[in-house]
Amino acid sequence: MTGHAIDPAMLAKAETLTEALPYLQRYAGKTFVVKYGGHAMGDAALARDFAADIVLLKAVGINPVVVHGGGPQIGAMLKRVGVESDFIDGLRVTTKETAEIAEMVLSGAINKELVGWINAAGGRAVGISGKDGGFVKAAKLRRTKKDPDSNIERIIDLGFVGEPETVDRTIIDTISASGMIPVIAPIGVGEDGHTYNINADTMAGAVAAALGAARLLLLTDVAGVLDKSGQLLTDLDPAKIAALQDDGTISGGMIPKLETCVAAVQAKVDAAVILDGRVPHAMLIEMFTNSGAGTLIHK
Ligand SMILES: Nc1ncnc2c1ncn2[C@@H]1O[C@H](COP(=O)(O)OP(=O)(O)O)[C@@H](O)[C@H]1O
Ligand SMILES: CC(=O)N[C@@H](CCC(=O)OP(=O)(O)O)C(=O)O
Repeated sequence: MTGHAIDPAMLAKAETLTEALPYLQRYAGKTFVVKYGGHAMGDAALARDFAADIVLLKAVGINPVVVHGGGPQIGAMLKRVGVESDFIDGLRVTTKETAEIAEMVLSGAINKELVGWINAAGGRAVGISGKDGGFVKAAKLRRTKKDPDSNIERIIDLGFVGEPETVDRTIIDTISASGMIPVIAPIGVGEDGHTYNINADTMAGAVAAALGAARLLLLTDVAGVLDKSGQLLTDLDPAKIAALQDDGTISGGMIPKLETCVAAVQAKVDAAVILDGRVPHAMLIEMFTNSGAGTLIHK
């Protein structure tokens, strides 16, 4: 007896699904915190793919929690209203006025746009910031930096830049348990009543730690962490990351990103991955195929 001729393209599709099976089984019921960076958000087709991937995760029994950035979009709005802003080691120096604009762009425009994309893809997204239900209590970020000439640690004042001090998971659990997808803007409120601008990677790491997430996925605009010659580093641990920081291989936005990954894996998060958000369906390739993508960070 001879078998039917099978279209190789159809067979490849079926093989992709069977390749995904062990991953689907491993991840069912687990929480994945996905940070969608402002740079990766620029392209509408990519945003649509991202939203569809998030809905797919929810549909196969994974619990996705989205945290978004919006640095370039805040920058564009500040420019429009004629407000200057600087970055120190990847963090925006934030005056009271900058914090107001950051909140407007993050909690208003971007959060609702992403909620809209996910809902259009068939999901039910609920947009919140750290202020909703008071779920993120922020504190002013205390940062010091060694002066290379004198070797003295100096205090860096970033203004209203916050770090999550406590994350109450109740509101996230309530949204997730009712079949909806939380979409979180990185804004928090302090005991002092001030609004704090929180780096989105830092926020995602704090949320992932509070939830004991299986994975923290950070989607950005590079292939992953690159070495000095531009080659992708596929596997890092805290010791290797400290060395990359000391020899200046990582700079700018990659600094808070990797600090977040280290803090997350040292908390209860199994692993963190830095992924190229410019690649369509990067998340699915990383999670459900044998190839993986980007840089994996583990303990
Ligand atoms: N070693 C490195 N490997 C990759 N990217 C790096 C490295 N060092 C610095 N970067 C910078 O970090 C950027 C990613 O951080 P960021 O701009 O904050 O992205 P996002 O908006 O996605 O959070 C890259 O575009 C790159 O310019
Ligand atoms: C303190 C700080 O730097 N906050 C960030 C918040 C947005 C962000 O982190 O967005 P991306 O992930 O797109 O970079 C900012 O003001 O740009």
